[in-house]
Amino acid sequence: QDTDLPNVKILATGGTIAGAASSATSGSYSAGQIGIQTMINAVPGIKKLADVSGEQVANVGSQDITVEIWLKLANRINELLASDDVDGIVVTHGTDTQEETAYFLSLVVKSDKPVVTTGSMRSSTSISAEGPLNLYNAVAIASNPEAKGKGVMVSLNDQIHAARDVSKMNTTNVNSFQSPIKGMLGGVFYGRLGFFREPNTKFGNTSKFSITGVKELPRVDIIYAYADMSPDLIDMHVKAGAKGIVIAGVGNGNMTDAILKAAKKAYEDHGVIIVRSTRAATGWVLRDNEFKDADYHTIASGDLNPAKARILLMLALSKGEKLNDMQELFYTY
Ligand SMILES: NC(=O)C[C@H](N)C(=O)O
Repeated sequence: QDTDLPNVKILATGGTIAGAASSATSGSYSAGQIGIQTMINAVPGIKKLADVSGEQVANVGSQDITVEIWLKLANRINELLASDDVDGIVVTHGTDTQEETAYFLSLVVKSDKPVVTTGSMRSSTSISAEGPLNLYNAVAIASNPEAKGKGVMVSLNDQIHAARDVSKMNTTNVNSFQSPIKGMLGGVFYGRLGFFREPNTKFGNTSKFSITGVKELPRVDIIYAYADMSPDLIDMHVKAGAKGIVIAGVGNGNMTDAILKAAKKAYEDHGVIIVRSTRAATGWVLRDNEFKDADYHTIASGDLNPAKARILLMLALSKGEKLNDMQELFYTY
């Protein structure tokens, strides 16, 4: 232990960064195979950046991340960051749902110490595996005082992104993570880093959401919109127990007239809140675009993609937020 170095805890959850294959040149592999200590040992120089230690929270492909794992992870981070002995946190995570976990954490972690999620697109046994450098950079960010107060960050491929803004934009490229609307927060190059802008939504200590005592979250489903979609889809989700529904709408959060009418009915008859997001890769969904949202009790997601809008809606419903306050939430969180 080097007491002069910052103290960084690495919480591992699995993903391709912990994945392994029988061949270094095959795209087939299994995610979540190797443990955190093996991952740390594979990063040259990591111990010069910080006093690092690892903890295994889960070991799954991030397609299998659950609300239960989110709560466990967030509670552990809050516990660790409350201690003077921990200066920053790195979370290793699969890339498929990394933006969801990062956004969830950004809303419920009650500290301004740095929290950085990272992962990789190539498994640990792949030729040119990029996981070790991503982990090295993530530890460098988490131990840098400049990274304080930036909310939860996502770092892969030499870039630093704000949890709210980032999306996985490509299925296989190492340059998959991008913040298409607002751009990246900063850059990192072999551990040297700089920030270009501030994050501009609420998170951490200014967030009104907390998971203290929370054991589960209300069910919120996502419905993908398309031409001539079946008008009974909303009903099916309401009957299955959804308390909120996010529509991955066409264009600027649009959907067929029949779905819109079903949405209105779902709120009036069952109190189910409907949020309009978009299936388009990027862009705002604004209120009152091609119709008046108030006429159908719908909420516009702003620049939150469907998966992130679902997380905000789950937390808002869990806190008992009412329809009237929802639009403000979606524009500010
Ligand atoms: N690149 C990856 O990490 C993909 C993997 N399916 C995961 O999300 O765990």
